[in-house]
Amino acid sequence: MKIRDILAKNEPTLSFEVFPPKTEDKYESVEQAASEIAKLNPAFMSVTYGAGGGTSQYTVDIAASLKAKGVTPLAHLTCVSSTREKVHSVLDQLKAQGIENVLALRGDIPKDGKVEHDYRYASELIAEIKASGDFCIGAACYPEGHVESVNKTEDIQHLKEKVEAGCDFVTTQMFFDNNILYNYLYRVREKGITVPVIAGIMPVTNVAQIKRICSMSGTYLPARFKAIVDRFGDNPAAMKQAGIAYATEQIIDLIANHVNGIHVYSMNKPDVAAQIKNSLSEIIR
Ligand SMILES: NC(=O)C1=CN([C@@H]2O[C@H](COP(=O)(O)OP(=O)(O)OC[C@H]3O[C@@H](n4cnc5c(N)ncnc54)[C@H](O)[C@@H]3O)[C@@H](O)[C@H]2O)C=CC1
Ligand SMILES: Nc1nc(=O)c2c([nH]1)NC[C@@H]1CN(c3ccc(C(=O)N[C@@H](CCC(=O)O)C(=O)O)cc3)CN21
Repeated sequence: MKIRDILAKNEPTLSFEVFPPKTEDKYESVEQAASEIAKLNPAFMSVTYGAGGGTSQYTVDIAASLKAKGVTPLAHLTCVSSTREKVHSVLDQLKAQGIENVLALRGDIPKDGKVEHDYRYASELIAEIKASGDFCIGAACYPEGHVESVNKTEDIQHLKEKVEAGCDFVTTQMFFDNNILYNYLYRVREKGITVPVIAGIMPVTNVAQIKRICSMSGTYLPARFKAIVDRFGDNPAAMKQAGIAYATEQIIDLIANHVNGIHVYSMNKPDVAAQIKNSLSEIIR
């Protein structure tokens, strides 16, 4: 099923993200985690794309196995480290597996700085996917502005280019203060961007993760969140419980404010996904 058709129902939806293994020996355990999460019957599940594209086969394989389990897959595809030939080979594989949804990303610049030069921005990839078949295309957006962009106004202009290139919906970078999303939505709509915006929520379950997220994206941490980390950061079980509760509260507030699409960065953790799902059993059906 195409995600745009799922979102068009305008009802609250819960979806989860998994990341593929980096090496073959981890494939079974990732597939197992993904199928546990699939049992929660999410609206769809996204599968990230390994930096550099060396593990693109795993993205396609995990997405195909989710589809076989009856869950709508969303396969990520990044272009900064890819040649045009590689992109088309992945698109052909997705088509062959009947995978209809692609999250078109530029992708993180690899640590060694090695990039290909066929694509510079996600908008270029979106236009090409659009011309290559009947895909439903998603893209990323940044409520706090993307780390590399000059300011939020320019970042929203670039989002508009992605929508004009043909993307059907966007998912947000994680955020820990819902007011940031509400302000962003106001600005995005004011610029005439009308596609559904799915809120990306990261249940933070350990301190190492917070550091990584902040260095990845410079995400603002509200005082309320910092207090939790200060108090529970050195108690892994308590930190996990508090992180799940924080994410769940964020989701309830979002739905109360009519943000219907909720995407959880569940990081291959079925127990985290299940706790969130169960706490929302009367809120998201
Ligand atoms: N895997 C995921 O779900 C997510 C991944 N990301 C990561 O965030 C990073 C950015 O990816 P995308 O958002 O797809 O990239 P993008 O191509 O939309 O934007 C990348 C940067 O380039 C700027 N930009 C875009 N078009 C431009 C133009 N024509 N001229 C000048 N600057 C321009 C943007 O403002 C931004 O700072 C990647 O590292 C991506 O993997 C972010 C959110 C979600
Ligand atoms: N810049 C950026 N790149 C992404 O790939 C990305 C985002 N932002 N934001 C939205 C989601 C969240 N993603 C994430 C978030 C955290 C990790 C992370 O902490 N990775 C660890 C491994 C964690 C584990 O094994 O449990 C790492 O060391 O790579 C990875 C992807 C993928 N997406």
